[in-house]
Amino acid sequence: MAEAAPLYDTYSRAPLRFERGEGVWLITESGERYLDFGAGVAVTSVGHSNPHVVNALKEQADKVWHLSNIYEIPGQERLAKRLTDATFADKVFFTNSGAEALECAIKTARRYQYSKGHPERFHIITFEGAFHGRTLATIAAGGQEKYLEGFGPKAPGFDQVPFGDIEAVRAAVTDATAAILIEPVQGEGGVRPATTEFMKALRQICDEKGLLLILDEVQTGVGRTGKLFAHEWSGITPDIMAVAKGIGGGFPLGACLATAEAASGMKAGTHGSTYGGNPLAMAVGSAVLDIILAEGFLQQVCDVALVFRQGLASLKDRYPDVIEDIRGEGLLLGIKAAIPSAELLQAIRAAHLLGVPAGDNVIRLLPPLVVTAEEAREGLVRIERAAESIRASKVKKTA
Ligand SMILES: Cc1ncc(COP(=O)(O)O)c(C=O)c1O
Repeated sequence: MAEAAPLYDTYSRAPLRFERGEGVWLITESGERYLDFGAGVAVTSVGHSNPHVVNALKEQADKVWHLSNIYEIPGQERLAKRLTDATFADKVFFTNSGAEALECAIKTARRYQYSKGHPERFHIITFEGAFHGRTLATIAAGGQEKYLEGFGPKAPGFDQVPFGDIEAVRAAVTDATAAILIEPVQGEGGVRPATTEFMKALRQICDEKGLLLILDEVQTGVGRTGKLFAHEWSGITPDIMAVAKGIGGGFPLGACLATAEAASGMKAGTHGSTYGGNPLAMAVGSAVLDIILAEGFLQQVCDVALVFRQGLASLKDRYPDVIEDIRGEGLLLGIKAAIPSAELLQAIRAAHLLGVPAGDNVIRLLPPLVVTAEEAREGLVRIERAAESIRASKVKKTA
C-alpha cells in the first residue's frame, strides 16, 4: 500500500487522481473520463480549462502577478465597476475565498453600526443548517455545531434561528442586533431554498429595525441559479453580499459587495488583504464575467436546468426506493436519497459522474454552467445506471 501523504487528515478523500479537465469533464491520470457535476463545489462555473479564461490568465501572467493594495490596480477597478454595474452594490472589497468575503461582510455590518454610534449592535442573526466557511467567525456564524467542536469558545455575537421561521427571526432581534445573514439557498445544509416570502420578510424586518441584510451568495451567485445572483428571484436586494466560488471559475477569488451606506464605516486601515484583488485574480474574474454576462447565457442556464430537473424528477418517479426528492434552483440541485446518500454518491461515482455530499441526506449536483442539454442528459443516464445498480444489489441481498 502506498505511504500516506504528509497532509492534514481533514478530508476523507475519494481515491481518484485527476490530471486535467476539459469543460464538464475531468480526466484521471490513467485516462478515465468523469462527468464533473460537482464543479469543484460550485466553483468551475465556465468549465475546466475554459480557453477564454486561460488566455486572460496567461496574458496577465506575462504582465504582472502581484501588486500591493497600497497602489492603484486597474484590473481591480474594472472588475469592481462591472460588479457594481450589474448589482445593487456601490463598493467592492476583493478577497481570496468565500470565508474571507464573509469575514469582510460581518466586519462591514458591525463597523456600520459602530460608526452610527451603536458599538453594542454587533450581533448577527443567522440560520440553523447554514454554512459560511471554516474561519473562527464563520463557523460561529454557521448553523452546524459539528464545525465548532473542539475549537474553543464560539465567537460571540451570532444568534441562530430555524431556517424559514420568520417569527423566530422577529423574536431574536434585540437592541444588540446589527444584521441578518442568510444563504438564499442553503447549499451545504442540504440544498434548501428560502422562499420569496421569507426573503421579503427579512428585508422588511431589516428596514423596520435599522439592520443590514447580508446575503451569502458564495455558492448561489454568478449564474448558478439562472439569475446573476439568486436574490434576484425574490425581487429584494441586500445591503451586503459575499461572493466567491463561481466568480473565479477555479482561481481563488472572492468579493464582498455593499451599498455605499453599508460600507460607510470601512475607512482606510479598517480592513486589508495581501493577495485580495491581485491582478491575476482580477483578469480571471473579468474573463469569467465576459462569459456569464454574455447575452443569452443565463437563459441557457435556465433552459438546461429545466431539462436536467425534469429528468431528475422522472428518475424520482421511477426509482422512489432510491430517490426521495429533488430540490433546488437552476443548476444548484439536490437529490434527497431514500437510502444513505453516501451509498448513492458511491454508485453515481462508479457510473463516472461526480456529485457532492450535503446535509439532510442530500447529494448536490452543480454542473459547470456551460453544461449542454446533451451533457445533462448524459448525466441523467449515469444517475439511472447508479439507481439500477443499487436496485440490483438489493435484489441480490434479499435473494
Ligand atoms: C454558502 C457558502 N459560504 C461560504 C463558503 C466558504 O467558502 P470558502 O471555502 O471559499 O472559504 C462556502 C463554501 O463551501 C459556501 O458554500
